[in-house]
Amino acid sequence: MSSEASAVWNECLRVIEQHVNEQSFSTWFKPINPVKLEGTSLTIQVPSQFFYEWLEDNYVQELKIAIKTTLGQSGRLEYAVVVDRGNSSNQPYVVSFPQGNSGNNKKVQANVEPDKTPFEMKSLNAEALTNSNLNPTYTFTTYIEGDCNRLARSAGFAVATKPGITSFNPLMVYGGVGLGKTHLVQAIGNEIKNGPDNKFVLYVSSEKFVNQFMDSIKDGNVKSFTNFYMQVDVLIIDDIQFLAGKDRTQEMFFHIFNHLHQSKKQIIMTSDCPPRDLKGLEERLLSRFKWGLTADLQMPDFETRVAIIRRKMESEGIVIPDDVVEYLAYTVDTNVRELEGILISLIAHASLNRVEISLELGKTVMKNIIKDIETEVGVDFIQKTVSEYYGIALDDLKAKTRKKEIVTARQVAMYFCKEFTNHSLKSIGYHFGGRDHSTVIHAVQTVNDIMETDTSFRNSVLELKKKFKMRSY
Ligand SMILES: Nc1ncnc2c1ncn2[C@@H]1O[C@H](COP(=O)(O)OP(=O)(O)OP(=O)(O)O)[C@@H](O)[C@H]1O
Repeated sequence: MSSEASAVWNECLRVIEQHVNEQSFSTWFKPINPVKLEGTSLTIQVPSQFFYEWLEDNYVQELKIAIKTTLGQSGRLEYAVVVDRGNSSNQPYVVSFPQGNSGNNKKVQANVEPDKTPFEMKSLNAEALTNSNLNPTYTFTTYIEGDCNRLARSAGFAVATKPGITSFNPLMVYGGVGLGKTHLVQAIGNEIKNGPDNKFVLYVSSEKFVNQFMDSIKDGNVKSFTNFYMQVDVLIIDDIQFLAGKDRTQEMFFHIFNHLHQSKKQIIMTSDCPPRDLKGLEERLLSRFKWGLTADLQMPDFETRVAIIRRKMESEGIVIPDDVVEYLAYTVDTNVRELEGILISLIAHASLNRVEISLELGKTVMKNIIKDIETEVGVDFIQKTVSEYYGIALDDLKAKTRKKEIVTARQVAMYFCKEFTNHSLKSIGYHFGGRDHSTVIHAVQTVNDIMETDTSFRNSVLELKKKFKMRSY
């Protein structure tokens, strides 16, 4: 970083500070690094593509004023974006591109790192980056590990280390929408591709595979289609359920599969359900899918969701208060894509409205996004949460059952109703199968007593308490 560039940028910051609020200033301007000054052209480095787009969409005027005030009318600004390749062994590299509206319109290629190939923003898509169709940001480093994905991830890692020669061939990863199947299988692909053996890794969606096959029939070059696929060392085929009912493509895939498998080439597949539930796929294909390893992905638990959010923030170069991160992780328990989407909406909302990212804002954004979200802790919510937590039926919680584990769960639920709702003791008792207020007093007392002597019980109550607290902010 040149000292001239620093001095100019510091001056710009002084101007910008007068035009934006404190939170926006620290979120969007502090992370910027001045890189170089050439004449009246200042190059600044921003942490991510997203960050760049945000500045251009929301702070063009502020940047323009700052640069013209500091460098005069001919002053111009260029950006360099650090592309996060998600792999600690690869240094981030810098892509430069001309500014949008914040300076004048003359196109200039900033040459921040001459040894790296600069490319235009528009070409930042997976296909343009690599012949393997792999997205370089999908790596093991960026893939957060948790109980939800441990088996699949470690099998994937084993495959990446010895493609084709472990017993995990084929490797089939399945799971619901947006749970990280594509990310994981591409991480395997990237690991192999960046390894020493110069393997030909190919990622293809099943949809694309079908279309390519159809085109090859139309164009009379099925042979070259087949030959091409038979040459790969590692074939990653996403969303295999898409082949259902497409008999000719399945037939072709069957031959390619056999050839690759016999040649000890690695095959990796994803699907939205386990092989046994794949309808419309030929039996002989399904039986081959079972030769290797089938591993599922589940929805990440709370801690893993927090780690995923933090990782995403890091890659976007954005800081969000801890309570907001926890709130998001608690409330969004559908899938990871949705979690990421809500995070981005939150950042967008804060930026567009020039307000701080706070818990209050988080709740507003969530309310708009998820219609049926329950933001208050009521008796129903407590009963549902406690019964799920202890794995007992909701009806039992409200019934007269005297089984010990049910009694304890019921007492815990009453304890929380007393703590988090405005219901009277009588009303709480009423919601638990018409018990009277003394039963509720006894429940609260019992929970307090057991918590003092039984650590694991205490921990479970505290864990539940955290859930309710997040909702009742
Ligand atoms: N364990 C994880 N760590 C980090 N990011 C994750 C993780 N799991 C999912 N993601 C992120 O969530 C988003 C959705 O993941 P991905 O596209 O891989 O899901 P998918 O299961 O392939 O979805 P679909 O069913 O729609 O094909 C991606 O941005 C991905 O990076």
